[in-house]
Amino acid sequence: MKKIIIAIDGFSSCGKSTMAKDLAREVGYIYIDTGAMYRAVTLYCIEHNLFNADGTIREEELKTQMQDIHISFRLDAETQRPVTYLNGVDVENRIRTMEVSSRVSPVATLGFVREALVRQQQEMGKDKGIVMDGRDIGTVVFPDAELKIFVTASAEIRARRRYDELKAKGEEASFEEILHNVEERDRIDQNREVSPLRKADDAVLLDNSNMTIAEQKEWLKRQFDKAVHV
Ligand SMILES: Nc1ncnc2c1ncn2[C@@H]1O[C@H](COP(=O)(O)OP(=O)(O)O)[C@@H](O)[C@H]1O
Ligand SMILES: Nc1ccn([C@@H]2O[C@H](COP(=O)(O)OP(=O)(O)O)[C@@H](O)[C@H]2O)c(=O)n1
Repeated sequence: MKKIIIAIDGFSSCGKSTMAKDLAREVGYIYIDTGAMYRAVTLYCIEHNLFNADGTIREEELKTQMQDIHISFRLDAETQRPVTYLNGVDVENRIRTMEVSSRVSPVATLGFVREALVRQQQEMGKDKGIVMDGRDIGTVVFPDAELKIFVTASAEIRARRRYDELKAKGEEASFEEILHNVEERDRIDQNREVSPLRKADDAVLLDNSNMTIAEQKEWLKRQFDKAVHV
């Protein structure tokens, strides 16, 4: 069967990576979480004092240090889930904290950061057989992807899902703080100059506000089957 590229974009915390990971596992494709890459750069900035006290980024310093930032993914042998590595260190849990969530979207507005990460993402998908999720996959990274999905759900539902996830991990965060973060990231992501978040004209829209994880998984598998059989 021919191998294709599947681009899954959409708003924050709506279930993109959940459905992308499930599909990749089921059909034997590589899964790449591009949000994890922007989060890893953000963690690097936090750990290397590249944020000023007012939250702005020391752009020139980050620019010269981009060549020292190496991001990779390895499958966890036990869970078979991908784990994000930053310069050889497992940062999977640290990139999911509220601190990183609250700083990542400004980092993702920087053209030189996007250029470096998009180049790596295109390289990762050059042999196809890949499911990639993010904000600009169907519009910029792989504009010729054979299957493009754009996912959304109401902001309250997305914040509730993220709240439940963080609570299960034992991280303290209020629902209001998470809702604010989700809305703020959507605002920055949609309004940035470079590669703003938008639905590609040829993407299939999925509002999963009232869908279970199992239902959206089946829906995506049907889209995949259709795309590979044309
Ligand atoms: N349809 C759904 N119903 C309820 N919870 C969901 C659904 N899809 C995903 N989730 C949960 O919502 C949270 C955010 O999902 P995730 O896949 O990380 O979103 P994204 O990649 O879009 O940020 C996770 O805890 C996930 O388990
Ligand atoms: N392809 C991408 C992926 C993420 N991002 C940025 O990275 C942030 C974190 O992405 P993410 O996918 O981990 O976000 P969640 O929806 O999982 O919380 C987003 O809010 C965007 O600012 C981006 O600009 N382009």
